[in-house]
Order: sequence, then C-alpha cells, then structure tokens
Amino acid sequence: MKKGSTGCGVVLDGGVHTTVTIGEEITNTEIFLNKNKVVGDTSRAVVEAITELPVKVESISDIPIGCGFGASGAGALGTAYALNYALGLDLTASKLNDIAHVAEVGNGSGLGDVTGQAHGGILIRKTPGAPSIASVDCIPSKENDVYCAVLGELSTKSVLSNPEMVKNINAAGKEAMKKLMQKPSVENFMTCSKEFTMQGKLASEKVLDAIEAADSIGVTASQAMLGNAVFSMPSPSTNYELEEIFSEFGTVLKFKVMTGSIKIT
Ligand SMILES: Nc1ncnc2c1ncn2[C@@H]1O[C@H](COP(=O)(O)OP(=O)(O)OP(=O)(O)O)[C@@H](O)[C@H]1O
Ligand SMILES: CC(C)(CO)[C@@H](O)C(=O)[O-]
Repeated sequence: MKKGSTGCGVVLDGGVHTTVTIGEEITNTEIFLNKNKVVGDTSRAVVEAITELPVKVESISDIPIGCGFGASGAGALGTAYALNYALGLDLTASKLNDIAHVAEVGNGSGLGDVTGQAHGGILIRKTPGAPSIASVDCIPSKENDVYCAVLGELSTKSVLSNPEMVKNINAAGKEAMKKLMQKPSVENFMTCSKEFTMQGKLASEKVLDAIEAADSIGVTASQAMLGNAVFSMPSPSTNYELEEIFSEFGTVLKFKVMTGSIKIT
C-alpha cells in the first residue's frame, strides 16, 4: 500500500475494456488480452485478492501493450471493478483502486499508473502509495489533444528490477518534480517531463530523435514512461505538422486527456 512512485502524468481517454465471467463453465482462472491467452500476472493477482473462484478475464485494449501506456494497471482496475459487479461485492471505488495498485506494485508492472488512472486528468502524485493514501494534486486542463508515436516495447519489469536504472530515475525525478511544483502548468509539465527523459537515461536513440524533431517545429515532446514511445500535447495550430513528424518515427495514436475517472459500462 505504501509503495509507489511520485511524478506527474497524463491520463488518456483510451484504455482497456475488461469483462469477467464466472460460473460452472469456468474451471480455471484464465486471462485473455486482445483475444490471446496471456500470463497476465497483474490481472491474476487482482482475481486472487478478491475471490477464490476461477474467473475468465477478457481485456480488449485500445492502447499499445508494453509501451508506457499503463495497460497492466488499466487491466487490473478493470478486473477489480468487473469482479465487484459480477460478484455483487459492494466494495467502494477506493477499495477497488487499492486492490489494483497492490496487484500492480506486487508484480513490478507499475508504480504510479493505477493512482493516476483512478483520478484522471494531468495528475501529480506528490507522495507514493495506493490511491487511497497517496497525496495527489492535478494540473487543471481541458480535454487537450495528446499525440503519441509508438516506436516499440520496453518491459517495465526489466527497468524497475535494475537498481542502477532506478537510481538514475530517482535522481532525475526529484529534480523534475521540484521544477514542476514551482510552476505546475501544462507547458512546464512538458518541459520537466522532457528534462526527466534526458536525465533518466531510458530513451532509445529513436525516442531522442523524435523528441528533437518535434523541437524543430517548436513543440515539446517527451518519452512515455516506461515505454519506447513519445507523447506531446501540441496546440491546435501545430497538430498537423506534429502528426507528420511523429509518423516518420512510428505509429501515431491520438487521444485526449481524460478528465474523469474509471467508466463502468
Ligand atoms: N490488460 C492486461 N491484461 C493482461 N495482461 C496485460 C494487460 N496489460 C499488460 N499485460 C501484460 O503485461 C506485460 C507488459 O507489461 P508492461 O508493464 O511492460 O506494459 P504496460 O503495462 O502496457 O505499460 P507500462 O510500460 O506503462 O507499464 C505483458 O506481458 C502483457 O501481456
Ligand atoms: C513505473 C511506471 C513508469 C510504469 O508505467 C509508472 O507506474 C510510474 O510512473 O510510476
């Protein structure tokens, strides 16, 4: 519950849609992601925290997997909310969010995604921890456009289990957070995020090239953590040009900042 990360990130209006099935026909817990059977340790940990019954969990993702978009945290939240409904558990949102966070952190697949996703917007996590205990704030924002270029995967677990990398990230993160809190605007967030990318030493050459190319048209871009992807919130007048530039590096995805929280459909 106490473990997590501090930082600031953008919650997108794209995510993971999760359905659970329970019944006599389900004899083993199985996790499916985009119709493929996966190990799905984080979603599985949520199931095990909530019920002893075998559950079929099916997630369909409209965000890329393993690219810094927080798909494992989103799947964990979806699994918790869907099980609450299917089993008629009447748990509060706060309890469900905490279960998803503990599953995510316990599995090493993320540290701050669930807390961010549980709140929405451009969320600042001032202290680490589960959604119910982390101290948070946010940068007020409209449903700004978020442009992303997906260049490839980067395993979160491999980074978080590397002490040298974590040391760099913590040093760079501390500086970036200090600077962000002095002026918590969207523009300064992008600047601090970019500096964090440069100092944190997690960016591939291609990520750095994409950030530099955006810079050449006066747009600040940064790396999606922890992924081999970049994102930016350009002004409407630079949208088109940025899309052209990003498309030279990888698949371009367009989202908006999601200003609300988890949706139950
Ligand atoms: N919704 C989901 N359901 C089941 N398994 C998932 C889900 N999302 C991700 N995974 C699994 O998690 C692993 C990728 O995790 P990883 O933490 O690197 O990526 P991520 O969660 O997409 O993004 P981030 O880098 O932001 O944490 C893959 O093995 C994938 O199968
Ligand atoms: C560790 C992390 C970058 C993985 O997506 C995220 O959970 C975060 O920002 O703490």
